[in-house]
Amino acid sequence: FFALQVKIMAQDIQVQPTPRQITVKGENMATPVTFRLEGEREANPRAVKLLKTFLGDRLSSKGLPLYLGEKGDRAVQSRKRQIPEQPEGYYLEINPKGITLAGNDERGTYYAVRTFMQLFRDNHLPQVEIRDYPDVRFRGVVEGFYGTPWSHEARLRQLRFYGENKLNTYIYGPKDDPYHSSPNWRKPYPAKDAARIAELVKVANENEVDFVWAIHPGLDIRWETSDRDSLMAKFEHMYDLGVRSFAVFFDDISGEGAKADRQVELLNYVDDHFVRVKPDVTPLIVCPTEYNKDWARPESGYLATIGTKLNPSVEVMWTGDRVISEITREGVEWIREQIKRPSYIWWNFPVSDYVRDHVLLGEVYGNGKDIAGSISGFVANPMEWAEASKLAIYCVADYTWNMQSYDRSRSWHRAIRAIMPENAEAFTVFARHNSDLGENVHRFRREESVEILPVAERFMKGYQEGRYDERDFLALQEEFERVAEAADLLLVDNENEALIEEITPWLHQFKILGDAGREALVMLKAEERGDRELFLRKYNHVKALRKRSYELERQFNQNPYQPGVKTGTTVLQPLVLGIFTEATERFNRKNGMDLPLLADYLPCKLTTNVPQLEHLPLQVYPNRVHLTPLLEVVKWPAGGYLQLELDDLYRIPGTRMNFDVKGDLSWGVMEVSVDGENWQVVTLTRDARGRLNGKWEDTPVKFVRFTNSGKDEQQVYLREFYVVFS
Ligand SMILES: CNC(=O)C[C@@H]1[C@H](O)[C@H](O)[C@@H](CO)N1CCCc1ccc(F)cc1
Repeated sequence: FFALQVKIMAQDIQVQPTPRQITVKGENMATPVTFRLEGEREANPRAVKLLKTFLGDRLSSKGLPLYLGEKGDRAVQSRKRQIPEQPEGYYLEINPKGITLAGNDERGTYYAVRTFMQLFRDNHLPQVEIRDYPDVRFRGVVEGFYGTPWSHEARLRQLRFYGENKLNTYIYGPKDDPYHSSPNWRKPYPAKDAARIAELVKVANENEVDFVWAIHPGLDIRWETSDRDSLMAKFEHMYDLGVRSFAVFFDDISGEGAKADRQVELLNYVDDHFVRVKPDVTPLIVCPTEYNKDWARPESGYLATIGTKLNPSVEVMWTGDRVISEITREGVEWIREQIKRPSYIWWNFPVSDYVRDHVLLGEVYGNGKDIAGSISGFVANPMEWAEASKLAIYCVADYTWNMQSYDRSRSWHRAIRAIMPENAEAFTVFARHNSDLGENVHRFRREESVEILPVAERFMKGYQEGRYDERDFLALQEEFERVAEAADLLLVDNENEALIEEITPWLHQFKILGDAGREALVMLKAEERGDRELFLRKYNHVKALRKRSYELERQFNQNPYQPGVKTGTTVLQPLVLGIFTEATERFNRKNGMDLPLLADYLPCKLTTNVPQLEHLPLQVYPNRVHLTPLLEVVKWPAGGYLQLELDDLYRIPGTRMNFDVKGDLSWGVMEVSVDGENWQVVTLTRDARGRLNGKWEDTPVKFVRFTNSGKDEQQVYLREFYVVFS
């Protein structure tokens, strides 16, 4: 019985991330009023500071002894053999005779304090022994996305969050910071930015987080000593600001900068003459140009060069089998062979810079629990929404510390309670329906609205067949009510104002979705009862809600890639549209009416023989169709074409393409057609920014296409491509 009781008690001990081994040694004990701290002179000063701040006036020379220190320190000498020898491991013991918080190294001691703080209760302490250490050596976040870099305040909040959750790495590498990438990677930061970086380093140290500063020189680096010296000088500048961890990113580049042997020569030079000569700099990290298996070209010998020629101490990053992918045992073992070392995972989730109208608040799942042996690090690339990214980051902290015990749902629920303790219920409703990405160029998808999906499917099927279960109807009604409530509760929540500020556009959209869902269900019942007046009232209300939703789309989160605000796109939005459409069609038939259905705006079909453009989502507006820009180099083969087919004949007052190509564009031809057979060439003019503008004022057309009529493959950046019609 005692063993069972011990087991039960061990489970209800809540420590984040989940410790490796907890042994309950007896009944809970009354929390001592005061503690006598032993070992503060030798122990990790950050751990001492954290503990003393936490205990405050409960410290006294007469209290229960609390022994703090690292393996070898006098204060924890008696427990030396109990301390795990893994990096960042710690031993924690609480019993009526005293408390021991002993780290295998300085960070381990700090983590022992963090765990102690979570065990601490005002009226009791558990009698436990904990032995704990992390599965993955380097754990954390790489701020490596395209789009608005995080603010300074957001970064400070992130670093404290990492300290609380035992994450030890933050890599600074925002793609759109001009001093991280081109054109100013060679230049020192202006004074104000430099001071901010210095402050981030200080706060990172306090939270036992390595602040890694990354440089992205590949877009315009020249393989000469002048640029090598520029890079060394910049690293020296960052070192003077307190940075002790460095990275070089060679991702998303082509041409000269992408050459493996040149990259390796530079990296080894930096490793030999900077990283390894300075006493306190951690191993260099590189993000290779071939950073995923999909792009690895064995014939290029790129990865082989990295594997055989790059100093073994340099960490090599990897996003998995694809740009955006789940990390598997097979995948990490494959890359380990290629680069002759464990890979340092750069996990492209919850990054949303290729689906910017979505927020990704779902569970963290799909990564193997058996990969720890083949990786040296695991950092998540987050959304530009820093606070909203904490949901996934919290789960990554859980997963990377203790993979075997990771439980995706338990972790996600704890993350929500950690981030929104007061409105956890409302935030859970919101997060459940804002987790999938929708159609996207990487074809990476996530589950969404999992609980309500079977009810929605069963109900719609029943409704269409003329017989649905009233309990399903009521369950959907309840769900839409919860959606509307959650939106309003969160809009006025003030426990995490930075988070609410980030997601407010999505909360407004969510409220509209909840209201539209409830009203569509009322329409359904009104149509069944033949209540014309009520039906028409609700029809108009839903139409108004859809229009408001569309206006929100045009007002918030405008960016050149995926402008707008999408919510519940995978289950709830289609459900509302389905109910509305079916009820309106029945109403039209019974009453000889022709109320328009809310079909989405002009459908436009894209066909292409350019592989990278095949699944390109379109942004369709009432009078324009945009191609989703691509952040990467597009290889446009000779004869490669891209064709748009409109749903009717339209005049084309304007088309614009921006391929970011400095050279000549004579290979490109724009044509229009009425029938897809006979084509007329559109004259293209180039404006000052190198963008191609075409206009076709003549007869209305149905097809527009752009072809590489040259004889060579062209490498372009699809920055902008849209067609205006009227
Ligand atoms: C490890 N480095 C990267 O992951 C680079 C980039 C940025 O970090 C970005 O945040 C992320 C996801 O969009 N990556 C995809 C880059 C674009 C891209 C899109 C389509 C492609 F086919 C190729 C690249």
